[in-house]
Amino acid sequence: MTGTGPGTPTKSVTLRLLDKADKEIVKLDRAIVGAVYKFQHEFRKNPEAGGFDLKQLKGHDRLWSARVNREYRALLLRLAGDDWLLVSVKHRGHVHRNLDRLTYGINQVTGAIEYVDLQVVEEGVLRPTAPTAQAPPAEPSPAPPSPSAEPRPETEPRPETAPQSAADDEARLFSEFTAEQLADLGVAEPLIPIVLKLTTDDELLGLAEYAPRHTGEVLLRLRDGVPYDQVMQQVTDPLTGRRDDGAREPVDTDDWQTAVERSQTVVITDDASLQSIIEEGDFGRWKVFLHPTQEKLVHRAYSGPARVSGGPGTGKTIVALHRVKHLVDRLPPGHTKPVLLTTFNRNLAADLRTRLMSLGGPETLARVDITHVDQLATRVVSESAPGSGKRRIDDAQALLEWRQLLLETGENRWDAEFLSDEWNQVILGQAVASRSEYFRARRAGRGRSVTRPDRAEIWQLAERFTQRLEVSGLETYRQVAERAAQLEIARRHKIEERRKRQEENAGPGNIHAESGTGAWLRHRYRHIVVDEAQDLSPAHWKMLRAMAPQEPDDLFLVGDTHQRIYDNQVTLGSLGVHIRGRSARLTLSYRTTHEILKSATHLLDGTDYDDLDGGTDNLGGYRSVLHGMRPWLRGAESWDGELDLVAEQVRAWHHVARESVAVCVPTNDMADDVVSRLARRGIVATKITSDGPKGGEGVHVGTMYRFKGLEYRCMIIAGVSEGKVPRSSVDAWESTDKTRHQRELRRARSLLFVAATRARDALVITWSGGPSRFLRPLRAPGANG
Ligand SMILES: Nc1ncnc2c1ncn2[C@@H]1O[C@H](COP(=O)(O)OP(=O)(O)OP(=O)(O)O)[C@@H](O)[C@H]1O
Repeated sequence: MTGTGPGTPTKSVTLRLLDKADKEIVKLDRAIVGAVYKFQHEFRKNPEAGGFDLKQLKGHDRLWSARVNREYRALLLRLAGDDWLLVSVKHRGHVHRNLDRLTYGINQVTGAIEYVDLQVVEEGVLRPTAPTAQAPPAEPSPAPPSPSAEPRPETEPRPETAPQSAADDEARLFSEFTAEQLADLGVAEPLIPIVLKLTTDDELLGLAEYAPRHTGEVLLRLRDGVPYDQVMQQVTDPLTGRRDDGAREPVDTDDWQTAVERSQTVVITDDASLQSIIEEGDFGRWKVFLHPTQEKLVHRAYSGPARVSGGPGTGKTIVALHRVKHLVDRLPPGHTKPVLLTTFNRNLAADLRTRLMSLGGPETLARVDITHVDQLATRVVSESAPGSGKRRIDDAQALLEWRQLLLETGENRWDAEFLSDEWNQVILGQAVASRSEYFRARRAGRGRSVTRPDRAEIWQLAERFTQRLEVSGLETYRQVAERAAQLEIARRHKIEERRKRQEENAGPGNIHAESGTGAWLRHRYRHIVVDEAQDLSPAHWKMLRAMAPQEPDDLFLVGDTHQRIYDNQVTLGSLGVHIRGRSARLTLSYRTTHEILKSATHLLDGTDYDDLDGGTDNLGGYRSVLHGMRPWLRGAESWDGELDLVAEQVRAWHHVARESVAVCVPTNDMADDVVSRLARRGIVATKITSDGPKGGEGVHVGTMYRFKGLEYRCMIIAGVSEGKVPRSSVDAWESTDKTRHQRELRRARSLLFVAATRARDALVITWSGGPSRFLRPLRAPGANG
């Protein structure tokens, strides 16, 4: 030991925290949690201080106990000299009893440091944790089909030995796997005998709560009926290195130093990170414990633009935030903001700011420009032409302007939706500036075909439309984005020219290096990180691409095309954003329970989705380790009756903080109805506006669009009736424009999918009259199992 005696500070002491240790700590009494916080602060200063009474546990070469207060002791693994790992905090009466139950080591497959208190796990198995939200007023639902009852694919290995009797076998959840097979998946070895004895899902959930995270993930996946090979491929392989010949990198189970460096389940504690865990519980964990797959994406060096996709709740935003912090930590000192963090709309940008502040503090925030993408475009345009004084309008308002124009001109060959789309996607989308350019413009994927004379008519209407906006002092956000893109592209050209000139002038023997002119001209940002990438338009991408130099780590995008709710289909490659070879996918949901995920995925009903780059994406491997109640589906005779159902359900969730409960509906009027019905029942509710929840108090109520990026413990999606979801007008496209019809249906599905995946613990879906056709797959017998 390097210490010099009580009270004397030792050389740098590292105190780390093992993932899951916090789970035990936060369950202790608040006063003890406070004492742990103080303990770690003091311990880092000097572990040798007399008050800690640091003692090695009998029979354990690395395990030590230290005094937290009179009653409690911290258990610490000594990794090396003054490198300590906090693994548990226990009542002193429980520390020294039955010491054999404490096991620790380096997992021979994953290389992670693992600590298991067999007694805690066994108690967890006997007293499983209950789902956090109360069940909705019960409608009997069929028992979940046992995954093991389903036939398994051929590829799955069969157990080599059949333990126990046939009757026992049937009852045991993992009877078809051998201990070797489980160990090969990286299941913590000391737990395998217990795992092989588990007979109920509740026992399994109890075990998963305290077992090393990877063990829980593997077991729940197997229990879901995922074939062995797939679990190996999706859950274990990403954590193990592979040599060129395909064999696994061997793990040296005695090399603790390497294990510490490799192990993402171990973090260095500082006051801030421990405090965020202690004070925010599970809500604060994301700041401290990244999943190994998340961690890799955050810290990887990319040779160009990179993209992370993944289903809802898989931590894409968390990865984006950590990535921003990682990039900032690597910046040379300065006062500028070379990192841009952007997203689709204002309230999402506000949320990113709050979360980044909480992750990185003011020092990180000081180097990052956080703004939503239309605001950024507006800024660029205003810089180039200050004081234009135009009012900006969105797609919905632009559509109203088109309707008005058609009404005034008496034009009825084209409908407003078609013209608005043509203007957005083709004319603005391809920066078409003249009639002749429009004659040559590509219209692939636009569905309805148009002849040359049609194009002449449309162009004329488009010109009248722009004049109309001009005269009314209006400008659409799409126009602004397109103009901003052109301005930024022009700026990039100037930067490139200047650089070329400088290089020529700086040639050997040339002393006339350029000075002064245009020295102000630089790329706006060095790094750009984009959240909700699926909803950005081609113009946004062109603008962003031009804003950063084409260098390593320039663009980092996260998004999920299954959640696209604005009509912005893009092929990034064609816009100069080349992500090929730098794409990754997250598959583990931290937000939603397995049961809700399954239903939400059914809502998409096998529809195809793109990968932002001309290929396809899917939710293969998308999973959750959280379990809870199945979503509850319920119909009423009328909207009035449905409002009663909603109020009843909200009341039944009285034990959940009101702000953690939300009601989502298809239209604004319906949102108003819900707010007033809840008010009549004495329940405070607040509407979510474009700036987020107004006032923030009470149950949050809003239209589906407003729920993007949010999350709640309990959610009701009301009004999921045929005619409302999708809107009945959508089917009008079926006969006139099939492509458009498909697009609209896909968008409506995505909207419902986004809403359903905001729920963390409980989801209720209601309708009146007939249920939406999108609910069909959920209502099929056994669909939610
Ligand atoms: N490593 C982690 N540890 C603990 N919690 C996590 C972790 N990663 C994500 N979470 C939690 O999961 C939830 C979802 O994360 P996040 O919002 O980043 O997901 P997302 O993929 O961006 O979701 P969506 O696409 O639905 O907006 C959040 O509550 C977040 O705190």
